Amino acid sequence: MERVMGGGGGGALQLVLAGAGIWLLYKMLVRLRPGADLQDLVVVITGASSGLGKECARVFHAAGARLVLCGRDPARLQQVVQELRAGSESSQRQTHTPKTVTFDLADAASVGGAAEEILKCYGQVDVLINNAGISYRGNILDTHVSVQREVMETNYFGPIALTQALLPAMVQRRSGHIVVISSIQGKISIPYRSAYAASKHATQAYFDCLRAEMERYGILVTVVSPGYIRTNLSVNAVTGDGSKYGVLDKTTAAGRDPQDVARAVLKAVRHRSKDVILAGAAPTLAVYLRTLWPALFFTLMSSRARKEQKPKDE
Ligand SMILES: NC(=O)C1=CN([C@@H]2O[C@H](COP(=O)(O)OP(=O)(O)OC[C@H]3O[C@@H](n4cnc5c(N)ncnc54)[C@H](OP(=O)(O)O)[C@@H]3O)[C@@H](O)[C@H]2O)C=CC1
Ligand SMILES: CCCCCCCCCCCCCCCC(=O)OCC(=O)COP(=O)(O)O
Repeated sequence: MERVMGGGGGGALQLVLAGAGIWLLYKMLVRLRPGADLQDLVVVITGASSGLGKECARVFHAAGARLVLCGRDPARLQQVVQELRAGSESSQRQTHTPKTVTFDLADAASVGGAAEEILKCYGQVDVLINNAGISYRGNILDTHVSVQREVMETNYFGPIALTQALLPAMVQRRSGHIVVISSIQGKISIPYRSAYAASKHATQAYFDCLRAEMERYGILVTVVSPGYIRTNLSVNAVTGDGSKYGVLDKTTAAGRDPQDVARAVLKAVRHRSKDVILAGAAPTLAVYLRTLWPALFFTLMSSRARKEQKPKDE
């Protein structure tokens, strides 16, 4: 009896190993696939005036997409358009001069009109990349609730309002792809980032719901969660009293090259990925630790909070 069971166990192990091998082979083949062609697709990018958004504009433009670039400053958007046009000659693809739409995501009243303007550019949207965002630095005790709202308006309510305004046209065509640039902080919360982490957690939750609801219409949803990227995010971050932080943090300066992250976003679109973490080993492990051993994760975060900063009254 024992031998029979032992034999069964060995068989099960072989089955598991074979399964793992097939899965790994499948993953490798998926990676090798060139993925969907982006030539002539209409790609809308928010926050395209700088950082990751600008690099996304570069890689999607080079891939032949018809771009609609969004931001708050028309002059900075035009500057990006000029840079892309200047670089077009070296492209092996047929490229298109990007169009621009200027609006403030934190201004709820302007988002509907902006969506109409975006749709008028090419009559359709194939890919919406919700990239624009701001970060925050501060402890909760010294943070005005108005700042919590401001970050939520820009990072959550603005992008979901834009998404919902563009969705009906996608549903009608039974086609479309919504991408959102969240953050590792959409999956774990670290001290002194309450407003930012909350907005990114809300983002993750909303777009996970959207993915499930849109599948029947053939609309794809990709949530991208990067770790630190070398951009002006920390410089542009807002503090507890609403003033600008204005500092390039060491973590940001040592972050990934935004062009590499933009290439990974393009790959995620081509491969129709659902949820992508683009971070190093420690943040990625931290995401799993938060779920598998929350008590340890919370202890680590409390110790980090004590080391990093103290509220004003201590
Ligand atoms: N840098 C990092 O370490 C990481 C960044 N991310 C995410 O990447 C995304 C891009 O940020 P990143 O490039 O790093 O930072 P940047 O500060 O360089 O870029 C932010 C962009 O968002 C736009 N933006 C900000 N507020 C608004 C608003 N109210 N309305 C419209 N547009 C707005 C800005 O445009 P303008 O000011 O011209 O209007 C700018 O183009 C963000 O969602 C961020 O959370 C995620 C993980 C790590
Ligand atoms: C068993 C081993 C477990 C190892 C886990 C150790 C825990 C390490 C904690 C790591 C925390 C990583 C935080 C990463 C934060 C991040 O990458 O955020 C990306 C951003 O959005 C950056 O925005 P910010 O404004 O904060 O610069």
